[in-house]
Amino acid sequence: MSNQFQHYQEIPRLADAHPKLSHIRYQYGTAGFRTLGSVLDSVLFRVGILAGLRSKKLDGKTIGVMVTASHNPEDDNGVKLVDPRGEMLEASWEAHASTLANAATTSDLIEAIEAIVRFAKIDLSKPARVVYGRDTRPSGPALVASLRDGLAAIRAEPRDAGIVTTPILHYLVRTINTKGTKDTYGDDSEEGYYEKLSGAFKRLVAGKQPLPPLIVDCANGVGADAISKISPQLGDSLKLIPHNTATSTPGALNNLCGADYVKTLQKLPPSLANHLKIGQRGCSFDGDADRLMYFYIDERNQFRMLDGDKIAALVAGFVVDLIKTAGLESDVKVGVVQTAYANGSSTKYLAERLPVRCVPTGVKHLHHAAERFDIGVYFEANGHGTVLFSTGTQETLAHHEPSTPAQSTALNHLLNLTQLINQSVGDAISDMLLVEVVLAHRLYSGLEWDSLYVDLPNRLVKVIVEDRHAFQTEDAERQLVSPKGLQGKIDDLVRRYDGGRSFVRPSGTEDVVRVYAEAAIKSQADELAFRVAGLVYDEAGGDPSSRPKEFL
Ligand SMILES: CC(=O)N[C@H]1[C@@H](OP(=O)(O)O)O[C@H](CO)[C@@H](O)[C@@H]1O
Ligand SMILES: [Mg+2]
Repeated sequence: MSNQFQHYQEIPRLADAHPKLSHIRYQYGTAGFRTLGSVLDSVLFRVGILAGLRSKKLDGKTIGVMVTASHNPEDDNGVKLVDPRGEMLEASWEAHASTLANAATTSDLIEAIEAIVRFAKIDLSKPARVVYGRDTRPSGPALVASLRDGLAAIRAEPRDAGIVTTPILHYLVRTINTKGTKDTYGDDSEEGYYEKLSGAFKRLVAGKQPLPPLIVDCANGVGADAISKISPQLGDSLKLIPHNTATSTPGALNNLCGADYVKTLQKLPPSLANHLKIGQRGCSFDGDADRLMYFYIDERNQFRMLDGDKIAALVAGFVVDLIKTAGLESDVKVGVVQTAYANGSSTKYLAERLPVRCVPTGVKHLHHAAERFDIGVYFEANGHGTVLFSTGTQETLAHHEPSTPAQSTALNHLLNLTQLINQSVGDAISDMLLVEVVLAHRLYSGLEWDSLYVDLPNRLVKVIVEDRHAFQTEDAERQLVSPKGLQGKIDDLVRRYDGGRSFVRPSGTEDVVRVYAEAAIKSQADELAFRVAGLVYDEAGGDPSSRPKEFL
């Protein structure tokens, strides 16, 4: 090691204790590193080093590390870095993460570290601080131990947040870094988070008729823990009935429950079947509690899903009305950000009322686009999203002088919303409380909320292809530019379906190509999806003998 590394003599010994598995190539993708928990030991050690370097680069600001694989099966695990404002790791550092993770030997790793230090002009004498947390997966403790070795090797000061939801880890990063400044975001503790959210919630629903109890499917994950901690603070203002709280039952995590199950299968988790009564609201979190799906059972005993698009419509409408009532319509512009997966009906409903932007899949794209609005509402259809208030808007709200009692009330509600909403990342608990606030103000049950617009039937299909990178898109992933000619064939098909829309893109998190289709009736949406899937399969040179039989 070169001279400047004289204080980091432990790196080689500790790196030797966490050797890289030679046959695996790791990639820091949309969701950080994510794969089987059993092959992540070396990755966690190296992420510890990278987090330390990132903190040094940013003058000792605290960096976050979250160990989770979200809605994935229990055997998977993963790790993501969180930047100082509680946002996702800056894109240019994703490549550094992949480089470190793939260094074959200890000496390659040291060379890679030295290269990053040179390239990013990192002053190694700066301090490094890292806060880390994990979800409830059984592989978590060992992976955290490897992470701690990485932090020790780079001499970063560690802070253990324990078992927390992903959004709480983001909250901690932001509160630690803004402590004692004018941008202070709250108390830098888990209790501070629960107090901030429950306090804002209680102020927002004060004087409103309490809503009937809400069933919460915790996906047998860390959300169960969070619900048990926030419930007492909410008291009578909102009664929560937690289900799927078996965080230590092997194999239970995300199994037949949770937000991804509900969205993907458009079904009620079987474990709730005898609990959700007609008309009653329920919601599902994913394994790390950053996604939220709502649902209810209608009069005909049918399951009705209220997904991220419905949440966006509900919340955006409420915020727009408050801005108008507060007399701020000309000062504060509200906008919505979606991806191509947003239901066409939701886009139509929203676009008739306010500006709507479509961006590529992945929270970082939505988040950045939402930052461009004074108030940006973003949700992925799968239930990940939040509302961002720009700094200017927060100042406008703080200084606005209302001229009527109605204006004053609306202004107060807006100020409380800035406290209730997690502005660094999508947050199932914060979003759930936000939805409950709107329902209480609007006097809506699930049915009235659902009636804002009628979802177009849709279908999502995965196609396994030899090389998904051969599929390239433009126009926020709505058009294929490669393979050449395929988009034209898709367009020809789509034209034959009433209300038809379909697009094809490579997944950023799985080795598949995804096909989405919607149409005016369900059988047509399915047919369109399977026809396009067939086109994609054949175009990509799929073996005719193993062509899935549902593909048309
Ligand atoms: C259709 C779909 O739901 N895609 C998901 C999924 O991305 P893919 O790139 O489609 O694999 O995982 C992402 C990370 O969790 C999430 O942001 C996104 O919405
Ligand atoms: Mg998640």
